[in-house]
Amino acid sequence: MDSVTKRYSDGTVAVDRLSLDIPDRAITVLVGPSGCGKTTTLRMINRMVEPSEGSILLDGADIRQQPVNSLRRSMGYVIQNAGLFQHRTVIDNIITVPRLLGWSKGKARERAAELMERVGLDSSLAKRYPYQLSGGQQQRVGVARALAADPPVLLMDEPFSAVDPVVRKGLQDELLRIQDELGKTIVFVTHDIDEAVKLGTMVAVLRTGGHLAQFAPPAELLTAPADPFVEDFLGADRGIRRLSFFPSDALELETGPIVPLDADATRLTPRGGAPYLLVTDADGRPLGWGEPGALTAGAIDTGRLLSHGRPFRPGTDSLRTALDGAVLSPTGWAVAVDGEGRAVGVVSQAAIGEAIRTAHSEDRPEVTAAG
Ligand SMILES: Nc1ncnc2c1ncn2[C@@H]1O[C@H](COP(=O)(O)OP(=O)(O)OP(=O)(O)O)[C@@H](O)[C@H]1O
Repeated sequence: MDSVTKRYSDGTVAVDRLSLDIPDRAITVLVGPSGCGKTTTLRMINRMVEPSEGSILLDGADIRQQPVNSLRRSMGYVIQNAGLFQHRTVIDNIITVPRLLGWSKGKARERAAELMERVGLDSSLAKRYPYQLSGGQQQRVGVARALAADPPVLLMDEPFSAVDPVVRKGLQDELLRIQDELGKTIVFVTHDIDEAVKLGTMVAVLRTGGHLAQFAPPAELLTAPADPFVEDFLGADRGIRRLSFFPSDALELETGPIVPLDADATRLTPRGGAPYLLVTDADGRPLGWGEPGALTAGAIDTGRLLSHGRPFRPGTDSLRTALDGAVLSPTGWAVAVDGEGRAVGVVSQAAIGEAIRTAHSEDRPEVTAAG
């Protein structure tokens, strides 16, 4: 988008000289308060709204040079409440664009079945009408419909705003998974900064009047907000939320304090720096923490163990998850597990704090360079 302005006929300037370089095959999120011009920006990309000034280039060519119908067919469009055709079944909604493109009914239906599976919809729902679906299911149909003709670009306008937080998280995770597989160029509008930070490869924060306040990857946004507006919009806990972008695999884990349920007396002594021992079952899965002096050799009473809290997976989970595990643990130590849930080590709050300091100091030059 090159210096794009939209002035509506009543004089409202919805978007003001917006320039954005939207990366290919990544998710770019437009976020900002109500009325800041997010929807207007999105709709200019598929020419539902025409810019007053400036130009929008797709792969280097001005989108005004393409017939509007073919432009729109190259861009899937998903909106809040899914916007499904109420008088059409799920499957007929999904095959709308392929049929417009002249696909045979058989081929289009085959594609619809494949997409239903991809977006997590049971095939038994194919013949239902939208009113017979939950809000979350309707959104999934909306996503499947938008993907039906395999467009390179996907425009999504607050697609998950109308569903409850649990369903919303599921839809977000699903979108990230689908994006991993398909690698679309997605422009996603939301007013929810947490959603923006979770989904965006790049995040554009807009302020009222359609001005770009900052355009950056989420970690950079959290580290170095461009001005007080962005900082305020990011909200509280910025430092903690930023830890989500640091991996936990550099944490030094201790294995000494891990003991099996049938441990003999020689094992039931304090080990490493931990004042407690982590007791595991026969498969090595954590059962809880116990004080060395209070455990009976060969017959540990699991009913007397302290909760081990929520474990984290090094390499998969972030420092934020590890810290959360330590903060929630009554011993102040977090438990690391492998993919099968077996304990692979324990780490103290203090060691996690040290890792956070190291990560911050290693990160600092890059942040400074990025401005
Ligand atoms: N057709 C129109 N005519 C005049 N003004 C309009 C029109 N459409 C939108 N606007 C105005 O343009 C500004 C930006 O609107 P837009 O819908 O793009 O914002 P938004 O950031 O998507 O808002 P929300 O988060 O509330 O959906 C608002 O002030 C809005 O009132």
